Amino acid sequence: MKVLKFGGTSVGSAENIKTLLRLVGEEKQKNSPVVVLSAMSGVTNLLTDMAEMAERGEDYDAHLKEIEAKHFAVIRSLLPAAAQNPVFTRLKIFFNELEDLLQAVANLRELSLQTKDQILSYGERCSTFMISHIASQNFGDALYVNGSDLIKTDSNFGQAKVDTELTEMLINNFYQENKGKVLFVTGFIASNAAGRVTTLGRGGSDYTAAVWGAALNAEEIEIWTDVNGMMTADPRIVKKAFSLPELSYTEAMELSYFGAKVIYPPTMIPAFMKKIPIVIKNTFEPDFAGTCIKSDVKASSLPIKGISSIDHISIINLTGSGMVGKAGFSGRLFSLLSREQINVVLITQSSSEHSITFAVKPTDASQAISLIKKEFELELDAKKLELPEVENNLAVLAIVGENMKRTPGMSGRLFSALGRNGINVRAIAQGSSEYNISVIISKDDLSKAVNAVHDAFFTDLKRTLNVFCLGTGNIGKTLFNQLKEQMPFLAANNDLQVKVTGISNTRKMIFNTDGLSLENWEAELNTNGEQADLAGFVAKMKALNLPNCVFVDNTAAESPIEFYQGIFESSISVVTCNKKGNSADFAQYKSFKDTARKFGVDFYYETNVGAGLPIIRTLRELMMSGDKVARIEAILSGTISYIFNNFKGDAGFYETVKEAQELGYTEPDPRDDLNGKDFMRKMLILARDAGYPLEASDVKIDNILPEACLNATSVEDFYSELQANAAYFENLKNTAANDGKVLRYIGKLENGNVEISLQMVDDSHPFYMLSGSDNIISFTTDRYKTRPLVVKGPGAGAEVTAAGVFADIINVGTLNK
Ligand SMILES: NC(=O)C1=CN([C@@H]2O[C@H](COP(=O)(O)OP(=O)(O)OC[C@H]3O[C@@H](n4cnc5c(N)ncnc54)[C@H](O)[C@@H]3O)[C@@H](O)[C@H]2O)C=CC1
Ligand SMILES: N[C@@H](CC=O)C(=O)O
Ligand code: NA
Repeated sequence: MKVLKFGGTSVGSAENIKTLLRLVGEEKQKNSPVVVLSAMSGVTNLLTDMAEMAERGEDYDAHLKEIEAKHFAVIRSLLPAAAQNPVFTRLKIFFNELEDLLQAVANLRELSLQTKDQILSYGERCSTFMISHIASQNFGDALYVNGSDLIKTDSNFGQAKVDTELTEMLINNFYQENKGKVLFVTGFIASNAAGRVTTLGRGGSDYTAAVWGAALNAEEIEIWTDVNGMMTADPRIVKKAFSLPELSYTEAMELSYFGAKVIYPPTMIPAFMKKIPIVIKNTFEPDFAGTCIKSDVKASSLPIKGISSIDHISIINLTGSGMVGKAGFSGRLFSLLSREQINVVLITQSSSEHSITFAVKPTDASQAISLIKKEFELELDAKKLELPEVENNLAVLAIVGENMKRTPGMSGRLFSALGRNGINVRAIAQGSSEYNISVIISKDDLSKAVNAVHDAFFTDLKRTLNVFCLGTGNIGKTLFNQLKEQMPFLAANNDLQVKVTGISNTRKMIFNTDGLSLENWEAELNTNGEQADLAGFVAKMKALNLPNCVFVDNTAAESPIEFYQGIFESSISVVTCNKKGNSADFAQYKSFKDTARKFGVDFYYETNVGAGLPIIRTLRELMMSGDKVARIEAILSGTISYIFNNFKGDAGFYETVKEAQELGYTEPDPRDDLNGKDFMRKMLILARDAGYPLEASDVKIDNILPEACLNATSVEDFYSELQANAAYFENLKNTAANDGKVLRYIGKLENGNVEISLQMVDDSHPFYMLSGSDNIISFTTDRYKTRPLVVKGPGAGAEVTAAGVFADIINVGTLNK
């Protein structure tokens, strides 16, 4: 025999009640169940409000009408006209009694807990009577049971304690007398020895179900609710949360302790004591298996079962020498709080015993403080105890699961996920059962924390990266195309979900925490975007406080650079193809690196040198493994490489530069390529990464342009000057060609000196054979002494650059995680 309990939403409308009756009918085919019902959704709140309104002398009539209407609508819709009368009559009697009670409260202006329980009882009585009657029309043998007669409690109105022995006897007798009938039992309500109605407190209907289940040794207790069982986290916070098929009683207790509203832990104790399985099912998806809570759970591969949280908590810190070695101190403290019904959510104590921190509901904090001041007056006067301090606006996050027991690395994983996301932990507690590790953090960080921790533990799910992109030009656009193409591959092979959460260019910016569409981001940005504002973009990115964020700078502007520092300090990684950050002051370059390291985030800029070619990471790996760079020789301007590889025969210099620009090799301002500045930036970045604290002014640059071109004040002027100086470039070309040589613009780093020079090289030179926008770099190091390590390939162009940015983003998402 099963006990089926249906909550407020499951009895909340005619439609849902039909489903309920179908489910009960199906169960009846096997064995007549006991069905425990809650009040219709919203009714208990209305009754509470009405009681309080009556106490204040306010008019509660509208509420009463609302409750009536809710029930009557169901009766009209689910019963044939001829069968409606007895239900209307009975409900009207209930409502008259209720009105009399409310009138009495209004007259006396006094609402005792006892009267309140009596008032609240009408919620369950109305819903249960009505539904049992509809059921008897459907399948007969349905009996309305006022459960308050059978569950006997003490007189602690509002939260009465059950007299188990007497209750079990009464339930058993009643059940025997009514065998074969489907019993529809009011949840939540009980009565004391004198027969006065009491209520069972929060989650009371679940408790009723557990009490009945335990009394009758039911084979199972099914809790029918409006969600798919217990989930790995609150699905309103974590979109990826999923339902757990099985949980042990302890896990369910721990999970629901902090938050999971699905069931309220104490209600399970009677079932727990008798090892009766509790199955949580969804009335709106009855075929879904739900969650089974039982004692013999199968071994699970999940490292933890879930993450629970409470988003409002305060902590109280007590410090002082008076606590050290005083055996009775915490006993006195916590029995004081318990006596005054202050629920202590979590406790930590330093091993020096010099301080105790405990968490309470914010509404209990000030009472707790005054109680402590009173209780420990002597210690406070004698300065053996400091005045207690309260911290508000905090939240608790707890990871729960029996698999944590004796598994090293669990807390490491938790804290590194929190640390990487810049979440400060205020207090920590681990139960010695090792089923639960709880941390107290700022309330503002809770959503980010739960998501980051969920990602860190449920690694079979896709890890989400929230990407904020600045720049929608040549590189930015191409990156979006590549991301769009590769999304399915990433999801399948890297378990990575890349969400472009924000986009800005100089005109517009737009955000979407579900991820912007990469199909039509441009139209979206132009039509729905707001006016761009760089500071606003960065501020919004920080304020969203999402986990695993990456800021991507695909601009050539200086303005974004000043935000990098603050972005790192907000624990957000930076990926940039913009060379201006790393090639400004050395102090700033150093500070970026130090800050990123300090905050445990990544700073990737592979495309600063040689576009997507693996140059920066090659150098980084050489340096990290202790190698020393003796010399670097390189061609690192894709534009100039292209020009020198194509400026031959009849090709004109001006036309070749134009081509390079059209092919997307040049900087937004091509003068930066031709005047050597772009190359200088790359050499400077390499030198710095190789350990030389150089400034831009330390790099010697051979100029390849005539004075007039260098002095051009606009790109247009610049191109005119290139045309006007055609003869100069022809001469350069011919001089080289006449000697059987080619022009090469080559950078060199040696002994901490950097220079970039124009050279004419013959076919004996390793840099002779290049084509297209090729870059080439050769590293001579302690380990690559006789033959250098060489990287060569296309070093400019939108595809290869965007690919490099893409790879950096993926590395943030996957490396060392
Ligand atoms: N073209 C190539 O082969 C390579 C380019 N790069 C770098 O890529 C970067 C981007 O180059 P392109 O895409 O060609 O430039 P682009 O001029 O086509 O696009 C720049 C984008 O940045 C946006 N932008 C500029 N300032 C902004 C601000 N303050 N706030 C928001 N958005 C802003 C612009 O609106 C535009 O959408 C440059 O830093 C360049 O050095 C790096 C390696 C290779
Ligand atoms: N404009 C640059 C592009 C890569 O950084 C170049 O020509 O090399
Ligand atoms: Na590179």
